[in-house]
Amino acid sequence: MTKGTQADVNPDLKKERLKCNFNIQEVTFIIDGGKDKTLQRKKIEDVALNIAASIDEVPEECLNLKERYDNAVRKSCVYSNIVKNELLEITGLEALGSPGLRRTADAFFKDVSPFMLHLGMFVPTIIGQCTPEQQAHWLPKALEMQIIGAYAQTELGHGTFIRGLETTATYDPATEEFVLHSPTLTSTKWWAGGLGNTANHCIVVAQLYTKGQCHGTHPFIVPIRDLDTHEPFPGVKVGDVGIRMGFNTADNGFLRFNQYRIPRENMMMKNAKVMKDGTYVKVARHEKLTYGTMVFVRVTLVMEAAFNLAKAATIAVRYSAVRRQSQPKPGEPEPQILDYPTQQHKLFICIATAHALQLTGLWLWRTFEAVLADMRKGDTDSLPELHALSSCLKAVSTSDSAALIEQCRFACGGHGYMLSSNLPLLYSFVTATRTYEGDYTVLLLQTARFLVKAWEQAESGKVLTPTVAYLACAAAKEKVVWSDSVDGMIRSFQAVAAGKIAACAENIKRLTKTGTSLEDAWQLSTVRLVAASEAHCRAMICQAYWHEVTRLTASCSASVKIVMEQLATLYLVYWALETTGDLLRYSTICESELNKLQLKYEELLALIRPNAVGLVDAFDFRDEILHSTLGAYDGRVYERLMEEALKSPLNETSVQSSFHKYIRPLAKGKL
Ligand SMILES: CC(C)(COP(=O)(O)OP(=O)(O)OC[C@H]1O[C@@H](n2cnc3c(N)ncnc32)[C@H](O)[C@@H]1OP(=O)(O)O)[C@@H](O)C(=O)NCCC(=O)NCCSC(=O)CCCC(=O)O
Ligand SMILES: Cc1cc2nc3c(=O)[nH]c(=O)nc-3n(C[C@H](O)[C@H](O)[C@H](O)COP(=O)(O)OP(=O)(O)OC[C@H]3O[C@@H](n4cnc5c(N)ncnc54)[C@H](O)[C@@H]3O)c2cc1C
Repeated sequence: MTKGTQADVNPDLKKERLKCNFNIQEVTFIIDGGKDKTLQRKKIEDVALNIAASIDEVPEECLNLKERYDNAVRKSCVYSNIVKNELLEITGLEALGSPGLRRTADAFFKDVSPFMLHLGMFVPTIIGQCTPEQQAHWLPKALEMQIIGAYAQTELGHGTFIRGLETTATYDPATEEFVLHSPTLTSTKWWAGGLGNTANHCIVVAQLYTKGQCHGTHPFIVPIRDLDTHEPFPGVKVGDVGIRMGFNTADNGFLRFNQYRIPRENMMMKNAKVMKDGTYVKVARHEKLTYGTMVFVRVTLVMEAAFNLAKAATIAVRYSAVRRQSQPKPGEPEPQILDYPTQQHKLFICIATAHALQLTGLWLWRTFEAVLADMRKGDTDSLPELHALSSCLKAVSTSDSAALIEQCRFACGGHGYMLSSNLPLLYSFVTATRTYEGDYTVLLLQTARFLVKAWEQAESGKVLTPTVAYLACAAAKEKVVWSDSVDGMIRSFQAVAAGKIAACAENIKRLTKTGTSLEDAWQLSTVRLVAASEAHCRAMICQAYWHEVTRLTASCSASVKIVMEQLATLYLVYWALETTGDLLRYSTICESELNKLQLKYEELLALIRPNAVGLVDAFDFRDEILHSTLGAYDGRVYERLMEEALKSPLNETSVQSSFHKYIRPLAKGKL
């Protein structure tokens, strides 16, 4: 946080900070995952942000496309040197991809680094898909940035349906090489971040053929450019996919192969091998272990969603404390817009959702580590549950945070539309996360497969895994008795999820009994399956969020416990009101209880109001990371808007050359 002197701070923000009745630092510790994590984060921010302060002379958005790319590469090189030489010294290698380290990157890039996928997917895939010998060969080179990698799975024709990928890797035992080939236009690799102009290596997911037989998709490490000249190798055609809604400095690329050869050792062989003579050997105990990097990234995306939403909430809440508008009471001063209950309704759910996703994300991360530890011992039993869990949480967290970031922009009126508010860039970044690493609908349908099976197990009295254990009680199929206690609300959300899952299972059964194939019955039920999956996910977030708040505030000061519980209750009540129709269907809630719930919601908004600025201060974003004229700690909103406007290249001269070239001749009838 760049606090400056108190004298510089906007007087309204100053007053807000005096109103705050809880210890901000305690909340920061909870959000970061502990005091030690906060201290470490601050330490690495101090190192990295000193350098970031002077990294841009001209605002990124004022550069043309090529300049922006070159500038992003320059900054990526500076940043990766800092990570390699200084930050990892402090954190250790295990912090790669951790939220603390991740935050510092935002001080360097308003948009996305072309190196993001190198550390985000290339390195994790080497760790997850290579044998120890292969890791020893590739990992040091990748960590030292001697090679730069991308992750090329998606093709022009297929992204979701991995089994439908068309790129082939055909083994040639005569030379002990794989021949990579792109047989059609639609087989062109498309979208991989960092691939267009930056990467010299890339992980390619291709259909493996050996001894004339196809063994499905497998990952390969493929050198695509000469390390010295950076020219693409013969047989490789690579380039940029064109201008995008966001991610314009991420260097998303395309790639085609023409009978391009790589050594046998470049197949990533942890889960399956091809021997010298071409014999295919399956090593993995689970069919889908080659999808491991995607599961890892989906797990990290939940906290990424929380992080970006927290940024947007910080910007919009601080701005709403500074901004005054309208005159509801004649003769009185214009109120801060944060005093309008409708503004509180827009914004407090953003703070609560950022908490819910962050705490659920930390819990998911611990679950992921536990499953990984089991898998190292050869036990893959909990992988289906992790896949179901990470799929729906990735879908709902990215979708909610994208929608709420846009809501923050609306909450800032016209100024929210300025790029310098940083809300448009945040939105363009987060809305992509709803699609990449598995589209929203597709991932909810993956979870639905797990849920329908779990329902069948519940009906036949079998033991259920922890995240669906609630289905065992619901198998009785009676309406749950409504109560507006926290436990009561969570039980009702679970009853809604169970009721929806049961309805899907019954629909599929009904259709198959009347002669519809199972596949068609599934398709005909997908609208409700998506809804059931979302309801399950929402119930899970509510439960995990409340559980974590209770656990983490057990030893906190009373005021912190109160404010954290108010926010968590707000989250639950908000979703109860949003899903009234479902509650009427699956619980005993009635009109008078709904009215009571609405009142409770409005009371919570009023209770949270004095702490709103304190709560966003607790996210502890330094100005260098927020990049926002509207959200800086000192609230000098109007001064910053003017300062940024004056940096526009259109303000360099008072008359533009186009006036003399076009407008004047037009006026004179000479054009
Ligand atoms: C949709 C599916 C899951 C379908 O896969 P499939 O092989 O056709 O499987 P299916 O027949 O539907 O199901 C068969 C079975 O496989 C299971 N399964 C599927 N995925 C996993 C997994 N990861 N772990 C564990 N199990 C998995 C399913 O649950 C099914 O199990 P079941 O038969 O029901 O017991 C898959 O194709 C997929 O994951 N698609 C999404 C593609 C994706 O996420 N691409 C990411 C590209 S990289 C990227 O976007 C990077 C951006 C990052 C950035 O820029 O920062
Ligand atoms: C910014 C960005 C960065 C990316 N980076 C990478 C990268 O680094 N590497 C990489 O390999 N890929 C990358 N991708 C690709 C990304 O992973 C895919 O775009 C994503 O998985 C969605 O696949 P798709 O584009 O094929 O969408 P499609 O599957 O074609 O989806 C289109 C629509 O069809 C629906 N649909 C598809 N299948 C089904 C189904 N079975 N049932 C119901 N509905 C369905 C979807 O819900 C969606 O509404 C990136 C994408 C973006 C936008």
